[in-house]
Amino acid sequence: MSQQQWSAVDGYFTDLLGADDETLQAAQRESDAAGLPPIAVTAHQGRLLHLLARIRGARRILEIGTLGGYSTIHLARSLPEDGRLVTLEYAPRHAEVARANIARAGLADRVEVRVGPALETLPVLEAEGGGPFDLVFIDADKDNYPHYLEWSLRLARVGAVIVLDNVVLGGAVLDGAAGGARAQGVRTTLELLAKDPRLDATAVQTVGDKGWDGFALAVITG
Ligand SMILES: C[S@@+](CC[C@H](N)C(=O)[O-])C[C@H]1O[C@@H](n2cnc3c(N)ncnc32)[C@H](O)[C@@H]1O
Ligand SMILES: [Mg+2]
Repeated sequence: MSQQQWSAVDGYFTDLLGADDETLQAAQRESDAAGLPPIAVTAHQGRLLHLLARIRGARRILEIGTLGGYSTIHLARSLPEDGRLVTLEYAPRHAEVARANIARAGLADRVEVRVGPALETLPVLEAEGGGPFDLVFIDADKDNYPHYLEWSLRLARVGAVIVLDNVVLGGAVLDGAAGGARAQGVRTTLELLAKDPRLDATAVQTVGDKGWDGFALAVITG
């Protein structure tokens, strides 16, 4: 299969199943116009996150890595009116674009964008009693994924779902140390998922508009 075919099938699914809409497309357009990198989840991956949150009945969601808020909108749309999503973003400019997109999507009342390195904002969130979360979506700097997994275990409840994006990295996950810090961060995280008795996990490869990648999915069992 070629990239062209993967994208064509994604397009077919989008047309048929309506994975995104004008609001989500506008969020993507505004992010592009602001010069943000094109590294958001695809429409179908966003829809998958939305469905996972709905299946879980999530009332509190934590996202690490906001960018322009595209995945945030997919996730926040799953929340009940009194639900809450906290999303952590390092870059002030990204957070500014995300806040505008989230407000345009009518979700500002239930979404909070926190600016700063996540390893600094996560302890603050804990100190404030920000959890427990029902779903955590990890999609920021890959070298810190092992820390983000540990923080997820601290802040999420038993039964919570953890989704980690980009665990294939175009195959670089197989390269070990040669794959660089990002691949190494993902490998360490996958090893933690495998050996932690509190977690039941799997990883799934994906192809589509964003090429060859994949996500890991875990549930906290105890
Ligand atoms: C892949 S993008 C997130 C995409 C978004 N989840 C989506 O699918 O629409 C990763 C984001 O994480 C942010 N980031 C990188 N390092 C970070 C850190 N240490 N703390 C918080 N955010 C970070 C980047 O600035 C970037 O906006
Ligand atoms: Mg990603």
